[in-house]
Amino acid sequence: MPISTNKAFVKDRARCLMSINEALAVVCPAVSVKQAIGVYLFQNTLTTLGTERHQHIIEELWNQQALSALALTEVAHGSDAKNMRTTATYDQETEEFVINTPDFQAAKCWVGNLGKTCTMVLLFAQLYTGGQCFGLHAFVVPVRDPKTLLPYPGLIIGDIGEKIGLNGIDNGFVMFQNYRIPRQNLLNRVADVTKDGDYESSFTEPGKLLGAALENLSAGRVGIMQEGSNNLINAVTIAVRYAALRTQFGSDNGPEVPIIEYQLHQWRLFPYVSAAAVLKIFTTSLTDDYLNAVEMSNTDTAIDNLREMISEIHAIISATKPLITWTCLHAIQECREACGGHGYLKAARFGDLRSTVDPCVSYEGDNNVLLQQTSNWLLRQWSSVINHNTTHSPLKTCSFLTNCNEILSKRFAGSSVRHVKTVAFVTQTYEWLITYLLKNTHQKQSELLTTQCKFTARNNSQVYKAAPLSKAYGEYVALKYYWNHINEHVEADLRSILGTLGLLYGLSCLDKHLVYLLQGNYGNGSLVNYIQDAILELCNEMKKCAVSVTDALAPPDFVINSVLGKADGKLYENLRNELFRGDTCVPEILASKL
Ligand SMILES: Cc1cc2nc3c(=O)[nH]c(=O)nc-3n(C[C@H](O)[C@H](O)[C@H](O)COP(=O)(O)OP(=O)(O)OC[C@H]3O[C@@H](n4cnc5c(N)ncnc54)[C@H](O)[C@@H]3O)c2cc1C
Repeated sequence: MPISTNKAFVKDRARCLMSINEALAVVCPAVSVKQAIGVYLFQNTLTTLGTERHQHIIEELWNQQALSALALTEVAHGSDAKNMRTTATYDQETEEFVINTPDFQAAKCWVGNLGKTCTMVLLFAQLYTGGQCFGLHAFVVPVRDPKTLLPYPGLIIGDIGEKIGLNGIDNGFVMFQNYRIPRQNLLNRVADVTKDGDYESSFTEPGKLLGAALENLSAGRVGIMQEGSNNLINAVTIAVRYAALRTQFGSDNGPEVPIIEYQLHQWRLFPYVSAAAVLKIFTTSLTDDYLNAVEMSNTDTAIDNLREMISEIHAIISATKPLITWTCLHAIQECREACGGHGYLKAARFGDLRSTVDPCVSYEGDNNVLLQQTSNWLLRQWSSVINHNTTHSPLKTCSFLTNCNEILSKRFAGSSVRHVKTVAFVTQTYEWLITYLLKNTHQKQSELLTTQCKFTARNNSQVYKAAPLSKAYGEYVALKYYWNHINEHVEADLRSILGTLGLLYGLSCLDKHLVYLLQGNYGNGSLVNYIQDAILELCNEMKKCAVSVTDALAPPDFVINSVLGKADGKLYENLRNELFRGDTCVPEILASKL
């Protein structure tokens, strides 16, 4: 296992750890989460926010002498990290930080691994020195004796109890009472406190420091996106295999029809199959860009646009972590229903998948809150376009905005379904939609700002404006990466089916935004008809290859682990074996009465 902290290996190490975590997550999610927060996240944070004086802890983690946890959330504050109330006050006499939890509402909670097992936590607390508060900072805090796993005096630690799922993780809470740690336990790469209690930071604004600290969570979000796209593949594989084998009804005295033949069933499942292909390829490509940015930020030479690139990647992840986790969660429910009653069997796997994916929409950044970070970034790009006719988009995910006037003047001019079944149509329509929603969001906020403060104006321009804007941007970016990948890396004979999948995904997503296309006069009722007809045509085209597509995406049976989704096609034989594995004997007491 690579533990080197050499800067040259940052990208390779991160990729290696991500791959291990990704593989583990589809087989045993709780173990993967335990390892991710117990080792990887901590190591990542120590490498990026800590300095040489913290590197020995990484050795301890890899030598299994320590297990860590990340303690950010408090009972009364989660998304609103700035208002967290745990304090770390510098004591110049002893050269220590004294940690305190003012009351129960400030107890750190939901902390994975803390309930029973971790020996140290990465604690986020408000740093005080010389009577002044310098905002949230990260500290390494030993909490348990590694030999006995008993908590140290000065701590109240507990397990938060049974959860809806992921009970393999011991999520815990902790309260600190004048708990002392050495000054050196502050992660001091960007800010430090000297022996004499002077605060020194390379950031002038405390908000930026918090941003740098929390930016480390991006790795976790990318991990969630990888897990989400894999779980989406698992769900659609089970439902498509089942749909191909399950028959219900038939015309008059004709043979029974496999449910995959029903248009309604195709329309329920195939857009999720296409989402699985698009989002898997997107996540893999984005991970490359993310790791390149991580590597660049770890080199000593100045790199043009690096800060802008990191901001853009943050905006992309803030839109697409919600996109993937919500798509996955909704797909699991649809796939469960698509397998009827048998889908409700535990052995069908949908229950486990659902309870694993469910918290992903809340942790590592609540989805609705993350979307606001994307729209804030897009609004900054809009200001830049208005004032300087430029964008800060090195990855070119919104560089089209510099043509905003031309884009907004465009109207759909097609006259048949054929005209919407093209990559150009989907791309141009998304560019119009994003520009339209961005302009509207900016306008709405400007109007509100005449009577409301910035905070209120932002809050009152989310629904129908900023939130759909971020969602549309996330879908557009995912498709952009997908099509780039197909054009650059895929052999010609595969392009046809991948093209169909991309179009079906794009049009199915646009289907949900039709109201804005009509509202902004981009098209009329005919456009709606063309998009709907195109989706049905593409579903019909996909019918003949849906099983092959899911076979190509699917992991081995032991990973999918579903009685309904085995690759051998022996649905009823497998189901019979599963049912007969249970207690099938008639109890003696009943047998005598039969
Ligand atoms: C299984 C699991 C494991 C976890 N592990 C950890 C861990 O290891 N360490 C850790 O520190 N934390 C952990 N958490 C906590 C997690 O990070 C938080 O739940 C998450 O950050 C959201 O915060 P919250 O629960 O306080 O929700 P809140 O921030 O209170 O949000 C509640 C609701 O209000 C909405 N909302 C909030 N602000 C706004 C706004 N401005 N506008 C509109 N709507 C808004 C949100 O969208 C959300 O729906 C874990 C949580 C779970 C479920």
